[in-house]
Amino acid sequence: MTQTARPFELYDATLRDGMQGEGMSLSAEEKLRVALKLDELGVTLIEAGFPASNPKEQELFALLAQETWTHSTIAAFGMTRRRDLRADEDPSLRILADAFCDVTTIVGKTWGLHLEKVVRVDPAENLRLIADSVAFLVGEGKRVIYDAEHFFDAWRDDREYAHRCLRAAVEAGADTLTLCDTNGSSLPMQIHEAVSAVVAELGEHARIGIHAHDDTGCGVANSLLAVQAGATHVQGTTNGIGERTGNANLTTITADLQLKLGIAALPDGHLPKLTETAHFVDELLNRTPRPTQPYVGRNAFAHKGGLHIAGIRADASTFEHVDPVDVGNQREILVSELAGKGTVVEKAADAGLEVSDEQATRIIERVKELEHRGYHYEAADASFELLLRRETGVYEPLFRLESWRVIVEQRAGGRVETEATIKIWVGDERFVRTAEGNGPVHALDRALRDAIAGVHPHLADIELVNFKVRILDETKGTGAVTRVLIDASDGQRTWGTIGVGENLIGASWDALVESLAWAEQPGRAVAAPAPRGDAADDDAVPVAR
Ligand SMILES: CC(=O)SCCNC(=O)CCNC(=O)[C@H](O)C(C)(C)COP(=O)(O)OP(=O)(O)OC[C@H]1O[C@@H](n2cnc3c(N)ncnc32)[C@H](O)[C@@H]1OP(=O)(O)O
Ligand SMILES: CC(=O)C(=O)O
Repeated sequence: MTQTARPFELYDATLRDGMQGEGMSLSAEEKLRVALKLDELGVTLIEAGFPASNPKEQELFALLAQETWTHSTIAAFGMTRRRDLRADEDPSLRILADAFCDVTTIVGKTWGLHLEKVVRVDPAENLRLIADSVAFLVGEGKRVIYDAEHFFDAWRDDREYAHRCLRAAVEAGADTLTLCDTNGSSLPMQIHEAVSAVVAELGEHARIGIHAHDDTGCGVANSLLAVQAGATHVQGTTNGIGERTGNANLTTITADLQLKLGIAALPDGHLPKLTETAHFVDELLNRTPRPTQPYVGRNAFAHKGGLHIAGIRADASTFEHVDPVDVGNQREILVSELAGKGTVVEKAADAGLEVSDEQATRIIERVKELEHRGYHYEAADASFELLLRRETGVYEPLFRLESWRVIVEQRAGGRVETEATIKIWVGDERFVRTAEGNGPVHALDRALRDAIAGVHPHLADIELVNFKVRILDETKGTGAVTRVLIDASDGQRTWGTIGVGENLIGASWDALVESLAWAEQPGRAVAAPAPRGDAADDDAVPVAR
């Protein structure tokens, strides 16, 4: 069969090669959840693990065997037989043969350096290692994918021998030859040249695949060039996790194949599951999804420059290379000192508010002035909405402030006590409340909520989930301006507010009041997007409340 006649295969190696990345670890149950999610996305093959490696992998294979797979086929991974064992005696090949899955992938050496230094066999013996191992698994009824480790180094070192390794695998019955850029050393043109040569020589007899790593930052490009050269099987990992700098990012490759090269890599209609799948894997690994990740990052369709936003409003394709909906992502308009009137109009519409041209001009001038003083609305959408409301006359304050006071007292024995007193008015009624807390913001929050709980019972459901402080001009020491960002949540939505001032507690109070006020504004049509905390993360200093 020719390469082009073969249906395209996406091979997700997150659960095996992805786990070789520093800090990556999942329990067997978590791996099962990832596999089920990848099946839902519709990747062709899922490399579930190396069952001969450890008991956890074996437990995983027992779990996988009990599931029904709709779109994906599970592959078990292993390596060629040990040099001093027959294939049918090699315990790790036996485990592969006995695994429930019909597909096995085995890795074998191709590069002289490895033969001499790692496996310590001569080139002829290595060919026997490859042939015996493939033939054994084929004899056990498996489809065998042969991963030619360090293929591109071998190709540069000794082309003839690299080809002989591949031929040994094909002649023994391997169905797919994956050319691996194991140490990620190759560049796109080198990949293209080598893959083209292999496709020309062996493409009639086996499917040709690519397995790239990202050590030169070319993992995705290398995979795409291999496809252009005739590969129809692409290996990679979700979000590009993996050994060293990671594997080729299969999330990006999938979208590139579908949207740029017109290759149906996923079942019809499944591409919009891409963002959700990528985030699911990150969350399970306890990683913050990378905001700048192509297609699925939360910044992938975020627009900040006023001129860009004006372009987007005129026609989204001016600044969006694909429709975010196609990959399950969404557009975001960021408010900042770089914005123009169009940004204000767009954000107001999101919040169900109307602004006139004159109001939009005034609002954007105000934003620029406030950002100059240290505000950062990109990270505080809820505060921006309140600014819009104030400027358009539809802001409803929760109360009128008479005063607040915080006392921090160091007690004998080392304990620091904080007590806050607030005096506020709601209509004609005056409330005076005092509360203790484990820090000034906590105490103020408790006193404020206690005062207005009767009028605003929903505030009881709101939690402050994140509190970040950044000193904006460190050279001024204690006289510096402080920026406080608070994220609040009612369990369904999360919103961000900001306070800026020379006094840390004053800035915190402003952000706190905005958190509560945003939640109680009437007639909000659309919930504000989650806060864009990433921008402030780098310098965030955790502060005990
Ligand atoms: C390119 C890749 O990503 S391949 C996959 C890499 N992944 C992993 O290594 C994760 C799982 N690995 C493991 O659990 C272990 O390394 C095991 C179980 C596979 C092997 O463990 P050990 O037997 O203790 O060996 P070790 O890890 O030190 O590897 C070196 C041995 O493997 C042999 N070996 C390495 N590659 C191959 C191969 N492709 N075929 C046959 N033997 C091989 C070497 O000859 C050496 O054997 P020796 O100790 O008899 O000289
Ligand atoms: C097989 C594999 O993971 C590699 O060669 O990188």
